[in-house]
Order: sequence, then structure tokens, then C-alpha cells
Amino acid sequence: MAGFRDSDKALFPIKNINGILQLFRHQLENAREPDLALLSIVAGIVESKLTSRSAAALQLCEPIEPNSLPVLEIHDVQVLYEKFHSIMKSNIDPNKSNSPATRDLVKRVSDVIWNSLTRSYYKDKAHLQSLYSYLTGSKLDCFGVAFAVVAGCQALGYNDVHLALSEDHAWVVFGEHGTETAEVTWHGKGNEDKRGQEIGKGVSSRSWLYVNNKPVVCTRKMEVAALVSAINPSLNATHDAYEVSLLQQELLWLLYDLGHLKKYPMAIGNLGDLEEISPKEGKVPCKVLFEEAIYSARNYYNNQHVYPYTYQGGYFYRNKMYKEAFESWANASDVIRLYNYSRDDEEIYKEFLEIANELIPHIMKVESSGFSASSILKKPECFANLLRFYDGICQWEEGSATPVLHIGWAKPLVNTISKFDSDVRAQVNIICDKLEEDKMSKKNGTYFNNNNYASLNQTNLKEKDLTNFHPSIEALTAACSEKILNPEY
Ligand SMILES: CC1(C)CN=C(N2CCN(c3ncnc4sc(CC(F)F)cc34)CC2)S1
Repeated sequence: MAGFRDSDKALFPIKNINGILQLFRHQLENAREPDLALLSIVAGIVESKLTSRSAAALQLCEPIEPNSLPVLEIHDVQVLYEKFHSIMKSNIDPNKSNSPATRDLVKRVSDVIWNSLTRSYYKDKAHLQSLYSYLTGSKLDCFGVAFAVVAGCQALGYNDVHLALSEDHAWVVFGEHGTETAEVTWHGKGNEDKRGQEIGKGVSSRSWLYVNNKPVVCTRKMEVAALVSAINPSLNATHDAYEVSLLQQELLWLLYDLGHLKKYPMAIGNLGDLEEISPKEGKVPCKVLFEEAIYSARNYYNNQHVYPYTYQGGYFYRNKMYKEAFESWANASDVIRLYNYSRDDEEIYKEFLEIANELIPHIMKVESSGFSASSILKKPECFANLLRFYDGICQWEEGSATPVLHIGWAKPLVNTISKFDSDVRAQVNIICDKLEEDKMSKKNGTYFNNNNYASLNQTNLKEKDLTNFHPSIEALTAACSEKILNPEY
């Protein structure tokens, strides 16, 4: 059993970030499993005190000395900790027989959380992810409900209930072999919640939202990584509370050094984003962290996750490494191409839309103003990666009930492709032999992640060679060459 131990209590009152670190380290390094309720309440109190309006006002008038926190008294924590335990135990009998959870139990814990939430509130607001928010404001976001269910099950003595995470949803696994699954929270706007049901085997299982049944299935320590990843330092739309960011970064390094981020690509990516902003002495650089996140997704999740590539692509883009960004985004597109787009996939749709219609056009604009020989417009591998990027989105649409592309995509697409001269395009040799093409197809449902775009220093790209691309790419490329050949076209 977890629990608020005397050795934890000895660390209070906590006056600075180091004190929080000690509490998390103590919870993570001791034999018994870390207490999710305790750590979520502590993280939530600190986040709330440092990002609330009063905190912002305070910052403006008298900046408190660096790394200091408002003093965290044990009483503040204990009251909330006991409240959470009593909510759980007054509704559900603790697991005296130490048996695995049942679907009915999981559903009842989810109902206790669900029915105690405020009737209606803005679900996407910041700072609604922790048990502090639940216990003091009766508000939780989608992730927060799933986390609270797992923390509730732990409080009741069900240590087989664990958090399962996709890139935009969360649910639980449970049972003797940890193979039972259950929805415990809602997803998106206006969708009926499916709480209590097992994770879809139907069409929804082909949507990105369920990552082809390759979710991050957490251990208790990875659940601590999830609550740390969910710490939100934002003070307002434009500023972050420095101390909260620093605390999150230090806690992620603690978890990284203890090896608990190995199978958690998004947490590694979050650490990479924080490191890019303020690198910590003696640590692996953010560029390596983004590579490690990709390695983790390839190694443990059969390369079915998109975000590791968009973390890396975003890094390259911000650092004007545009050729590398195109490669990352093309790799992201190679992941999405084998999914069917469903209406639950809005988040990743928005991600690809921003890359295609904002980021790439911006790169084209700044690159076409200069005429340097090193310009990406002279590099066939850039053209090839852009085609791979667009082709992946086209293939994502193929076989999907919901269309992906619309006219808004075409203009930036044609604009981008037509920036490459025919002599550069001619150096791209696309080889998709029949067998390979079948492998890459969705029809047989398997996924061979070998790169079908052979070496680029071949000559003679004939229009007919493009026939292996999605028809719209072929049409657009033909249109481009038309345009380039006959400027008045
Ligand atoms: C490359 C990006 C656009 C940058 N941030 C990204 N994030 C993706 C989502 N983030 C996450 N970071 C750690 N764990 C999780 S679990 C989850 C799904 C939710 F429903 F539980 C989301 C998420 C953090 C931020 S992707």
C-alpha cells in the first residue's frame, strides 16, 4: 500500500523546489509504490499558488527570491489527502482481499469522480488536471478524470488498475493480467462518453486516437511521469510561471535519470521542449532527447505514434533547420498514412494542417527570398520529403469515412511544390515496386516501415514515375511542371 508515510511528513514544511524534489524522489525510490494522490495534490497546490491571479500580481510588485515557493505546510496536504480517501472509501469498499479489480469496480470509481464534478464548466481551461483541482474546485479535464480514477483505485487498494495513454486520450487497464481495458473519461466535444466500455475493437481502433492499440501502459512510476508532464506552468496566454517550469523540468530529469521515461515518448518530448528553452548543465541536449523519444516510439510502440516526429520537427523549425524539419514531418506523415481519419482525430488533423498550411509556406517564403546555392529549393531530398509528407496525408484520407483534404490544402501545396525547379525535381527518383506498394497499402493492415523513397541522386524523373503517388499528388505535380513549362498556365 502507498500512503502518507512519516518519512514523507518529515520533509514538511516545504519551502523550495528542492523540497518538492526530495518528496518525489523519496516516493519514487522507496520499495512501496508512489502515492499518486499525495503527489498530485502537492503538484497541484504548488502549481495553483504560483499561477493564480494573486501570484501574478505578487510577481509584478515584489519578485520573490528565485526557486522559492510559498511555504507548503503538511496540514494543507493532509486535509485534501484525507478528503480524497474519504470520498473513495465512503462510496466503495476498500480491497481487503487484495484481488484484481473488476469492470464494475472501475466503473463505480469513475462514477464517483464523474458525479462529483461541477455540472458545467469550461473543460479545456488550464490547471484542471490535478487532484488539487478536483478536491478544491470539483473540476477536472479529460486526462484529470482518468488520472483521478487510477489514484482512486490505488487509494482503495487495487494496484492492478493502471493508466493507458494515447496521444490524445486516456483510459485504464486492469485485471489479473492487466489486459482488460475500460473507458473512464470523455473525449473531445459533443461526443457521448463511453465510460465502462472496453477500448474499441471496431472502426475506432483504426483511428489515430487509439494509436492502433499501442498505447503507453503506465507503471505507477510512469503515472507519476504523467502527472508531472501534466503540470501546466502557464500564467496566462503569453507567460509561464518560471518556478513551475523549473520544477517540471527538474521532476522530469529525476524521472528520466531513474529510467521511468524510457517507454514514454511524449514525456521525453516535453523534457526536450523545456531543455530547448533553458538547457540544464551536464544533461543530454534537447536534440538528443527528441531522437530518444522517436527511438522509444519505434522500439516500444511499433512506430505508431506521430508526436515524437512533430516534437523533433518543431525543434528543427524553430532553429531554422528546414531540411531536417521536412524529414521529421515526412516521417510523421509515414505514421499517419496507415490510419483511417475519424472525427475523433481532430487534434492530429490540426497538427498536420498547421505544418502544411502555416509552417511549410513560411519556410518557402523565407527561403525563396534568398538565392543561396545552399537553399533548400536546390535540394532534391527536400522535394522528396515534401512529397512524402503530402502523400502520407493523402493516403491517410484513403479509405477513411471522413475526408481530410479540401481546397484550403491545395493552394499552399501547389505553391510549395512549384517552388522547386524542374532540374531539382528531376533528381528525385521514386521507386514503389508493386510488392512494396502492396506492403505499404492499408488493405492488408500490416505496416512495413521501410522507406520507399530510394536514393535521390538518380536522374530523369518522368511524370509517369509519379503514378505510384496518390492521384492528387500526381495531378498537382503535373500541374506544377505545366506551370513551370508554360508560365502563363
Ligand atoms: C509536438 C507537440 C505538439 C508538442 N506537445 C505535445 N503534447 C502532446 C500531449 N502531451 C502529453 N504529454 C504527456 N503525456 C500525455 S498523455 C496525453 C493524452 C491525454 F489525453 F492523456 C497527452 C500527453 C504533451 C504535449 S505534442
